[in-house]
Amino acid sequence: MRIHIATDHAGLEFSQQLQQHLRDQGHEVHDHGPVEYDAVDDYPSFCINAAQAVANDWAQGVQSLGVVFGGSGNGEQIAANKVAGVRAALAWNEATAKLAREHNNANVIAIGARQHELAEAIALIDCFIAEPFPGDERHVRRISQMREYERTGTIAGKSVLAADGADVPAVVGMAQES
Ligand SMILES: O=C[C@H](O)[C@H](O)[C@H](O)COP(=O)(O)O
Repeated sequence: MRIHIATDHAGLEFSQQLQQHLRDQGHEVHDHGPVEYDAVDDYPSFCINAAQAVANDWAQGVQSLGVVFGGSGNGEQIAANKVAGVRAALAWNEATAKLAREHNNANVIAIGARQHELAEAIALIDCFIAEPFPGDERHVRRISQMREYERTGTIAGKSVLAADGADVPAVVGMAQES
């Protein structure tokens, strides 16, 4: 399996240990940085570069995976999810690591390096990598809806509750961030 990894200063030690662990298992590991410790470095570029590499692989039919580390994993997940085609999941236990694959076909896992011991973080990532996406119709349908929104900026569905309480179809435009 090809695996793209990125972190910031908060996860650098974890990242280095994880890379060795994954190489020992025979995975093809691509490190997107940082290469050295800098206590004031910023996670977005590292994580977006790793996520973009995953998206590029998938666009070419190679189902690689990504791992992004940070103090909490939150910013890293947010950054990775800015890349079209990426589904980054924050995992904090084995169930969420497995469900990220089983229900969401996540192609990036985000981990909070300050939230786990190294062995626990590695176990979560091993779970994530080992879990297949079974392709259940309902999960495929939901993932397709998000992909459609990503492509078009709109989503059709029952997302607005009418005044009388009945669900009505809605078309929601791309949210504007100020
Ligand atoms: O969501 C962001 C990550 O957890 C970062 O690793 C964290 O914000 C870095 O914190 P600090 O700059 O205080 O080391």
